[in-house]
Amino acid sequence: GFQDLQPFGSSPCRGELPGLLVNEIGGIHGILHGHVALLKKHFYLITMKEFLENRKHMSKKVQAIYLWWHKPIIDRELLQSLPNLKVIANSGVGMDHLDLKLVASFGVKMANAPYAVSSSTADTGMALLLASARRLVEGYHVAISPGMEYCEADLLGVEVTGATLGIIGMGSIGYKIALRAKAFEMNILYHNRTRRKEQEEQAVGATYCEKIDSLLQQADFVMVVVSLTPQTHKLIGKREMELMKPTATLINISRGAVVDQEALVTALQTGVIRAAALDVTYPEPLPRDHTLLKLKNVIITPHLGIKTDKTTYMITEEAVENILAALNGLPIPSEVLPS
Ligand SMILES: O=C(O)C(=O)CO
Repeated sequence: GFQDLQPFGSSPCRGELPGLLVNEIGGIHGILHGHVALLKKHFYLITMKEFLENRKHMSKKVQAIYLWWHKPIIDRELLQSLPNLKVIANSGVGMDHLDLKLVASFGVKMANAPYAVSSSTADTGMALLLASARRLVEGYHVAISPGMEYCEADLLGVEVTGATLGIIGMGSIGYKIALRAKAFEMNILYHNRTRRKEQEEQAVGATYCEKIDSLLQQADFVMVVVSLTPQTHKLIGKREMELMKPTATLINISRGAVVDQEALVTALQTGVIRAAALDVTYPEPLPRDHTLLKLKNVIITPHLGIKTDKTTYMITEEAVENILAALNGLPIPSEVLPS
């Protein structure tokens, strides 16, 4: 379009582009510099700092918000101060940090980014599964300990090939995990609110378990991939861990609060389950003295599920697509409705 013909990004009619509020550019909670050109092509970017410095002028300009790592925080006060806000796009799939009903009550649409995140998050799930099965982190510590004889290191792991994987939550990420697990010759069970089509099940060789309990009893690896909602809060608690095999490993790449963390600590300390690999905890980060950080049979990563250069860029592309659809009154490809 017309914007593409403008040399060097900042076009003369920049002010006429719809205003997009972002927390900041760069920094811990800021959108990445590499994404700015794409955003500026379609929007007039307003950072929270600029907004707060010139609230009266800026508040009318904002038509959309792009949330990056849950920032800016969306509360009633912010929503009330943005009369022209139409849509909030989230830089990820999980929407548990947003009060969906509150946002919807302002007539503001919401979107997430399920397509962009699915491959890299599935990769993270498999990476944690493999690392835990084969004790890679413990092995790394042996390798960097001076003078440690390799044969003295007791690093017998568990076999992945032929093992049973239970996937809880068969959305776009869960399905990509199944695809990957198939290549590792795993037996795949899954539980989901709605059963997948038969062809989809067959394509990855996955068997549906209507009851989570039967999945838990059979699986050697349990991978948690559901979104956090009131229904999934502490879905995996003491009872569920006790149903699991003592040789089983729990992998969580969804949200920390889907697993009862106190129960998990006990289960890991008392051999109720073999090990856990967690990309998510509560809180994040865990306090330095948290027991989970001291157990040998736990791997923890700092919520890096989506963190690749390609995926983060695709997230911004998906957000742009969703926002433009909303501003043009078209169906929003990844609209999220309050339940
Ligand atoms: O996509 C998500 O929900 C993530 O956790 C990444 O931020």
